[in-house]
Amino acid sequence: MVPRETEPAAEPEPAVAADLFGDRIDLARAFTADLIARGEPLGLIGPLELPRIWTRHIVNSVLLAPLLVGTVGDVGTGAGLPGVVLAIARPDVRFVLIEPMERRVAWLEEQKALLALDNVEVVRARAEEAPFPRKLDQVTARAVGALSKLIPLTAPLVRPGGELLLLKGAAVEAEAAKAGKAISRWRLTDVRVEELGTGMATEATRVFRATVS
Ligand SMILES: C[S@@+](CC[C@H](N)C(=O)[O-])C[C@H]1O[C@@H](n2cnc3c(N)ncnc32)[C@H](O)[C@@H]1O
Repeated sequence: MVPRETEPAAEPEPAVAADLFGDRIDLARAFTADLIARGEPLGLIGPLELPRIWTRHIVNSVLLAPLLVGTVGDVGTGAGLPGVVLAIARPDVRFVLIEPMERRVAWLEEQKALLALDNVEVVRARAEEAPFPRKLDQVTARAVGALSKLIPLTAPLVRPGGELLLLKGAAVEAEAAKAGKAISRWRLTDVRVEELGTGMATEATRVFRATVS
């Protein structure tokens, strides 16, 4: 019989998490513990993510929190990244989590109830069909696709003068260079890449930020 491989251990909470979540840290801990316990069997995260669950996923997501205002859509929330994490950190902001997969929607609804996130609405839809054309103040997304595909999915949901805040990896500049057509088609202005988390005791992350006219 092939021996069953043991699960890699989950990353312990880094000190920076309490600074970033403030008095909402207990909710962040509860969400992360549930994601560690059930995320893999539910197909939300792979086992290799456990050793970097805080740094790569929870802290990476919450770094966007200071940039948010009004009503924010998160396209392709999946396990709750960044949408649930941001809704924990910013109870003063409304979130619409847009996710097409039934099992993921059930997980998000469960987390909304368990964490008493009154500022969250979960919508089962693809972004292309989401019922908020040009309505949202800002739209976020993480790990949903390259910018050339992601801009046409997200920009139509943003009100004139609102913003795209797309969490991206190290290849963001190359992706942006290939997304010129989408950037002009959707009349994005103030297009820039910002680094978040520099000078903090965590990995910095990058956000593609632009205003939709
Ligand atoms: C790789 S997962 C990333 C999930 C999460 N954002 C994260 O960072 O872990 C991509 C997610 O986008 C969702 N998705 C794919 N196409 C979509 C679309 N057109 N509209 C909305 N969500 C979509 C998938 O169902 C999936 O949950």
